Amino acid sequence: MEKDADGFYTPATAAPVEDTKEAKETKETELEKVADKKDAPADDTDLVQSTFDVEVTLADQQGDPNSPLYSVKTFEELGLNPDLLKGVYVMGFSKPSKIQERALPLLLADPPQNLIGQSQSGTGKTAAFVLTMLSRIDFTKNKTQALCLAPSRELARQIMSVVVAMGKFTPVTTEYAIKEHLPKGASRITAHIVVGTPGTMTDLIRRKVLDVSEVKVFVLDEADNMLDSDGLGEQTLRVKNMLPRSHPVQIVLFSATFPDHVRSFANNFAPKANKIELQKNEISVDNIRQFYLDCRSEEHKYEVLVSIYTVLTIGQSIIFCQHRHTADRIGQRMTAEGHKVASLHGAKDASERDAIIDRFREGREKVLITTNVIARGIDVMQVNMVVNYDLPLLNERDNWGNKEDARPDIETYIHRIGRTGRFGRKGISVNFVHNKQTWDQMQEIEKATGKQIIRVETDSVDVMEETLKKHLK
Ligand SMILES: Nc1ncnc2c1ncn2[C@@H]1O[C@H](COP(=O)(O)OP(=O)(O)OP(=O)(O)O)[C@@H](O)[C@H]1O
Repeated sequence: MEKDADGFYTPATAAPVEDTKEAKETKETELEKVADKKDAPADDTDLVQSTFDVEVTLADQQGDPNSPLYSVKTFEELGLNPDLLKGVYVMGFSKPSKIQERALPLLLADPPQNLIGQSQSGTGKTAAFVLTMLSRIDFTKNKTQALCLAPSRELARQIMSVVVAMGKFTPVTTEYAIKEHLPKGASRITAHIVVGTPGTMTDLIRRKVLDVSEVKVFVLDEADNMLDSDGLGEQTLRVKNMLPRSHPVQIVLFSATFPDHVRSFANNFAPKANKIELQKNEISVDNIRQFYLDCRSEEHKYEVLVSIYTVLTIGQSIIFCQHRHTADRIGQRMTAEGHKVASLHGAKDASERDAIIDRFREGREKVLITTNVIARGIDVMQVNMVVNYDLPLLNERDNWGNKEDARPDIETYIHRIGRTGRFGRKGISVNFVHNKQTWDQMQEIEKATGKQIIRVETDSVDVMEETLKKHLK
């Protein structure tokens, strides 16, 4: 198995499964998390502790038929093999979520069928596709049988940690297809499951390091992004075109969003797929409260951000900027002024990126300043606040190639705010607006998502802090 998977479900410290009592297992897993964090600095204790409280509300939500976490079934009833059931319980999952309950029977049916699945951020899509991959592997063969693509190395590493944790009681072997991971000159991958990003995956298949002749399952996480021609569409299609034609390959697409312009492409990519889709008005979860801070200028945005630093560190927070240089600039400035923050974006070295996101997962960094690189999929339970320092924008260009007044990128907004409020937890998102253009953009986001964005006064730091804090607890 991979050694450098993030390790936040470290198999070595997992408690044995003795019975299936929900309460016991939930507690066991929380204890694992505590055990995993034993080396963390003392100020992390609150973060770990708070997950105990949250589990209580979780049980309530899983019993509410209107919640995306609700299910009438148990994992036993979903047709998983006993080794995978053990993996699921060791992770502390006592009941499936709605998407898991609905998707798993379709995904595990024989003969295999394609699936396009949509469900709000943080509702458990990863487990649905990871269990599918693990269920379809023939462990007697040392051949790659499942591929999974994600838009960033951070997300690929996170998915791998779920594969490793859920497959703990199976002999599964895994390998990454991400930049600067394989030792130079590595000539052959035979791991059952390969998780990575599309460019590196294409490269490994082309160079025949990765033999895909026995691949049976092909998963795209964040599928709308992976298929979008403005995004990673071309590279993803290349991978698909290299898959075997001698036997059917089950294609599984998941995302919280499927905007109209990628829908027909998704249907062609995964022909005759079963579909699980939400109503448009259910697209974001209700447990994330949204706010905006009315700033006077770019400089005022920075001052306001600094003035709410205490709120940013109550739990953990992610601050999204439109550009890498903004993330660097505000990161450096805040650090110089004595605040502890980390910044992460695509221009940093692979090893530095890994180290930063790992520190953030461990709670050693509480404030992460970043770009859209981690807008999707990243799952850090203690993140209770997302700041849109810059609103997400579509990079629209006019016929002459000049940038026009950019329109808001609604899908990215939904994914960004979904970094908080994971699996029913409480979270807040805060948008910074500073002129007519950003105000209009925010109005468009409010209209498109159908959820109110509440104004917070910026004249008084006390009022700002009090308002935000009230919704964090
Ligand atoms: N049945 C379950 N019971 C308890 N916790 C669960 C269950 N399923 C998933 N989780 C937890 O919920 C969190 C969110 O799950 P996951 O990351 O799969 O969400 P997602 O739907 O893929 O979100 P996104 O759209 O942001 O990628 C994870 O921490 C995961 O461990």
